[in-house]
Amino acid sequence: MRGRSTRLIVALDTKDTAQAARWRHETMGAAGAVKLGLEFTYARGLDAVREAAGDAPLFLDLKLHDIPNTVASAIGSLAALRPAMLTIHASGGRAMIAAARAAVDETFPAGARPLLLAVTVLTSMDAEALHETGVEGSVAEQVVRLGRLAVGAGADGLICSSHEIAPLRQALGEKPVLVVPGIRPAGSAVGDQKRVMTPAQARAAGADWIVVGRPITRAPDPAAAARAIAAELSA
Ligand SMILES: O=c1ccn([C@@H]2O[C@H](COP(=O)(O)O)[C@@H](O)[C@H]2O)c(=O)[nH]1
Repeated sequence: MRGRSTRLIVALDTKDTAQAARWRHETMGAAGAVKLGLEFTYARGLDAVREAAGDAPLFLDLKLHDIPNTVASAIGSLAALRPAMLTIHASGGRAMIAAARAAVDETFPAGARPLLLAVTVLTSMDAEALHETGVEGSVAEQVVRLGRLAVGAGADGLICSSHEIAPLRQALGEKPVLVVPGIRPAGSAVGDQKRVMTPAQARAAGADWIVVGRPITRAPDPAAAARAIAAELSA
């Protein structure tokens, strides 16, 4: 295990601003950041994102994927949200990632720049799903290929599953921030995720952050579920 701590991001996946704020209130402390993404943002809009996140560090997971000019312009519209992290898709290609990098640097003052994170292969995809998109080779090979491209074009870090942390570290070293969804505490429902590990396994693999949604937000007591995961990360 690397000498870095693994912190928890809670995914506030809901369309309801009050519910999102309640989950944030219940879980911050155990968690180091909250995630708001497509479900909430399409339902409530950008103004509500800041309201739901409150004072918590915001992982804004909009997974931008479009031509470079459009992605750069979209990032320019996010200044007021003061995100700590934001996401693009690595498969958008080098020019798109570089345009996103430039837009982050222009939009946000030094010291308040969000980490630019590139999604490699969604954690809901297994080898068969990846091959259906026309990609040959293993999931890990594709994650490393996209990871190299994204970091080379200016991304600060990557979204990957716990299974690809070791090959990514071997290829890219310790600097890129690795943010890892597809986390399932032992005994919890896997749902649509395919490449999963427990919080303790993700920590042992060397994740910088884990992203956990339904195992917390659908638990009878979200605060207790978040505390249990935080305890697993620091055990
Ligand atoms: O590859 C990815 C990229 C993003 N996510 C997001 O993480 C959370 C996971 O939620 P769970 O309920 O714990 O499955 C969700 O908001 C996704 O949009 C991901 O799962 N995989």
